[in-house]
Amino acid sequence: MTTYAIGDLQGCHAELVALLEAIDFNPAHDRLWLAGDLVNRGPGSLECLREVKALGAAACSVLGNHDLHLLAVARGGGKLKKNDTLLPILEAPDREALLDWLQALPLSVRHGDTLMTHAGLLPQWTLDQAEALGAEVNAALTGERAGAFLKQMYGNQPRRWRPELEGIERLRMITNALTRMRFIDAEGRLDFEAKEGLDSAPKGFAPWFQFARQDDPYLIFGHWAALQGRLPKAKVRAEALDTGCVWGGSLTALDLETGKRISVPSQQTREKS
Ligand SMILES: Nc1ncnc2c1ncn2[C@@H]1O[C@H](COP(=O)(O)OP(=O)(O)OP(=O)(O)OP(=O)(O)OC[C@H]2O[C@@H](n3cnc4c(N)ncnc43)[C@H](O)[C@@H]2O)[C@@H](O)[C@H]1O
Repeated sequence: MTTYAIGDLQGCHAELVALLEAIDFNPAHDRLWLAGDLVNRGPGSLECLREVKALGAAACSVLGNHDLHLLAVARGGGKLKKNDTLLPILEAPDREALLDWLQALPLSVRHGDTLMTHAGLLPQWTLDQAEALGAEVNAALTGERAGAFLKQMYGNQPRRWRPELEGIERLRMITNALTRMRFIDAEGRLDFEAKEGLDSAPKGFAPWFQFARQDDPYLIFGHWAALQGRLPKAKVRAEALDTGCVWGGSLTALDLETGKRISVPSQQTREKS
């Protein structure tokens, strides 16, 4: 059995099919970890959702910010944005089953000291904390008041984690840290403006993986295409798996046992913004 972790699909279905072929993926024996953002910007978001859902127990995925955006549009009164490619999902006959499945996905997947989240791990959080906090958001998404949570989920406040946070502020902070984080300051304050390469860091901020931790986990994440799979000056053991397929880069699978990476080229012609 081989376990592969794959970065952001963002609707790149043809590339997913090609990658599964390239790694000779067999759902009877092998396992897939998907780092979230299954949907949006690319042309095959509906097909990606159907494909991953159909893999059943052979695949586990975490929620990314674009997946949450889809849920907010479908079930929280959110509005589609200009570059969204989510309409085929919203109009699909199997939309409710796909959305139910998506909404129940966790914000982290863990095996021993290996943790996968969409955006990474705040230096202030242990693995146990990140799992427990992610489970709070999962409970909000699967509970009776999920629609109310999705309506209030958007926003950039609060920017810094405090254990005493409560209610929607707490849930929004956890959601943002696990699905939107890139640059942070020494106190763990999140920046939401910069999303290009490392030279776009705001003054006083650095990538979350350049801050030292007390423990030594192995972190798998996606979200940050401009890293191109690299982690300069990292002070943590981590794997950046969003290799920008939707931006014309590649889709990458990491063999979690050997550390070997296998990539297929993007079939998208999208311009970088
Ligand atoms: N709680 C919450 N509060 C608020 N909003 C929430 C929310 N939860 C969900 N959302 C939602 O999140 C959604 C996404 O927010 P956005 O801000 O639109 O998306 P993002 O994930 O931050 O950026 P993007 O998808 O462009 O990232 P990527 O790294 O691929 O690309 C980034 C840039 O990198 C560039 N890039 C890609 N490859 C590159 C390369 N090789 N080299 C250099 N640059 C590259 C691209 O040109 C691009 O400009 C929104 O729709 C929002 O509604």
